[in-house]
Amino acid sequence: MTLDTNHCSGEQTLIKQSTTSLSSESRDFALRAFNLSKIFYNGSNLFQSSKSKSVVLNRININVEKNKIYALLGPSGCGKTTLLKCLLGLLKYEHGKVFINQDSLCHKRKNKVNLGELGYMPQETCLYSELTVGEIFFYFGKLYSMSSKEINLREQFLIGLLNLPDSKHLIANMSGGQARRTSLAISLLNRPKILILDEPTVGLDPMLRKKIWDFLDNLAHRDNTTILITTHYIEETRGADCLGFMREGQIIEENSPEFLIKKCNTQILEDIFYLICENQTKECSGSENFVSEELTEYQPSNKVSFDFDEIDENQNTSGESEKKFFISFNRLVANIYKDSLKCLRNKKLLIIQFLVPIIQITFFCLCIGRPVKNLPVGYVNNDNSSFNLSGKIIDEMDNEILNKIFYKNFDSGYQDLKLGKIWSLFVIDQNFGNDVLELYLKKENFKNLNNIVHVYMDNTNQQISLAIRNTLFESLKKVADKYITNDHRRWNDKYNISNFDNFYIFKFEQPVYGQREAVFTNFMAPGIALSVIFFISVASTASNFEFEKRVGLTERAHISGVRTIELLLSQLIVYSFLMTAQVFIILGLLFGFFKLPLKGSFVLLVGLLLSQGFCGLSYGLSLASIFYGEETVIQVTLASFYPILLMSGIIWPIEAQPTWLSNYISKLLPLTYATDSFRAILEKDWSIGNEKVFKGFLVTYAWTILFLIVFLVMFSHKSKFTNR
Ligand SMILES: Nc1ncnc2c1ncn2[C@@H]1O[C@H](COP(=O)(O)OP(=O)(O)OP(=O)(O)O)[C@@H](O)[C@H]1O
Repeated sequence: MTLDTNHCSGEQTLIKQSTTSLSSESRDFALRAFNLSKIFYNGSNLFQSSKSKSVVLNRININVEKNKIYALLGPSGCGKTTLLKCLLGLLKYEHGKVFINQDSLCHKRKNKVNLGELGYMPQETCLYSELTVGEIFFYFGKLYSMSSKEINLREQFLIGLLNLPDSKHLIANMSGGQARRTSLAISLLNRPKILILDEPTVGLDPMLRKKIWDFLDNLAHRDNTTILITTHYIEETRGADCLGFMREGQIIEENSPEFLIKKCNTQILEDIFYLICENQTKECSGSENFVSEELTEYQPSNKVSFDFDEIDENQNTSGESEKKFFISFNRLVANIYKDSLKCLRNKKLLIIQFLVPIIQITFFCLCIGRPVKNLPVGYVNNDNSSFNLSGKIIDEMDNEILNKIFYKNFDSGYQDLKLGKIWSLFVIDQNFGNDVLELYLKKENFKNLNNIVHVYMDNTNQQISLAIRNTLFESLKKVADKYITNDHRRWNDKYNISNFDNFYIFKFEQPVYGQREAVFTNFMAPGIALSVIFFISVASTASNFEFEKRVGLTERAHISGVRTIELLLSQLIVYSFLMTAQVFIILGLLFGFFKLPLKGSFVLLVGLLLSQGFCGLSYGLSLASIFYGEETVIQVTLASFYPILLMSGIIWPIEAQPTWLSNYISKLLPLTYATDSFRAILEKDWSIGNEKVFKGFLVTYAWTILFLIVFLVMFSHKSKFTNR
């Protein structure tokens, strides 16, 4: 494009007049920023010692007049959205001040004044896809404390104005344009005094764009609303009262379209923008200005100086009436309504929430702790004694546990053992039976046996090795019980055996707690039940919360007045229903279906599982507040799953761990004492008064509180509801 510098130079008088007409004295500002700087730190490289900085706002000034439309224009990435977020208090800025209706934003935040006077339409549509049009109006309307009737009337009006689908239409089934219009409608719902719209007309047809601009015009000039709007369609901003051209983090021009048209002597706004950019580039590079001297002298209105005396820092223009209670019942109910609908509408997720405990507990009970069966083992019996002890021992080996395979010789059996076809090979020496009997009769030590049973093991599976060893000893015991003791009299006569009871050195009496045969399932079940409820809760809250944060839903709720504590309570309340159902599923399967013995209080177990569920919820929330992106949050959840499971003594006693680990780390984990507590209730019938049981609850609550504090601190201060 060729630029005609005379176009601008010829308008000297007009420039001066317009500049004067926009001077700060005569104007009343709704929104102002002074010297605002925003830096993003991009730590993309893990091994980079210092993070790279990018200055997105560079001591920028912006002045949005009351009841006017201010269009903020600029190339993609110049910092428009960043500026809007700083003005809304969604992003921290390094330097400068923001004033809303003469009142400092810091002051508003500090005094917890409701920022609900602001309406904000984010660049992303930011809608809950599980809700219908009517429901999303109801949700945001309730956040603004509107009555149901008011919401209804406004909804009908906005549906007509913006050509929205009917109120029963699901957001998830909307086209991109419909969703964008619905998002715009939400920002208009409570008739805010200051409306900030980030590209509201993107993707809309020209007719609808015109309709929206006409509506905005009415809103500003008839209904006294201040509008700050960004758009990529420069030509549509003709209807604005003021245009702010932004480039490289600064507003390079801020004036009315009429003034700029006259100043640059062109009707095409895009040309004007191009001209001003060119001008700025030349100014920056020190080259001669293409615009006339007069234009160079012109002081853009964004350089209007701030008169801080005008601004009373302690002044609260919003009035005392806007001070709210710490938690608003209306907003809490609105959030519970929204979270419940989200939960109920997402049928697949709901089914998964119930299926996960069913699957995990069922497979745990089916796969863990049961006796192993049908293990292939081989034997070579070379024993040719008259006292057929070897045959009796082999016969007594439990056929359910061992599948005994006879081998004619050692070599063939050993080869199968090497090939992994059998787990063990027993090779019985010649004259084994007679040897045993002889020693026994002489009351000599079995250490002196010459002929024995050689056991060759594949010892790579501890549980299988233990099962084989146990079966061998059991078979020997059975032989003693069944044959020797039964034939006691006969053999006693024949061999003069006086006492066989010295086979039995130890007698295990009825155990004080637990069953005669310790069952591994009973040992592991408490930890498994607790970890299932803990980790389902972590995963569901962490990913849901992080998703809402990432896509800007939390930001939007915040601008509508929602507080962190309300979001937190709503999540805890909605998920507690889900969790209660999960707890009953888990306990029903363990005790009802798989018949685990329950000695203690069912109510205490329900209480302990629910407490662990809440601990998991708060852990999930704290992860969502610390990390960015659902993938990262899920990865961290998974990464913490095994260490917690392994260190908490769920699978293997913590007594087996090195002392430094068990005493200083494992015992402090949220699941360790809780697992012990569960075991004590389950098998020992200990009450809450018992220290072990009490500690389980205590440590669970301590962790819950700690996680919630982390969440509240991180979410409220560090991330400030923003995506990063
Ligand atoms: N959270 C962030 N972390 C790091 N850099 C960011 C972040 N958000 C924005 N930026 C960078 O800041 C710059 C300005 O972004 P911004 O979204 O404000 O631009 P914009 O003018 O609104 O662009 P567009 O018109 O395309 O929406 C961009 O270079 C962007 O990459």
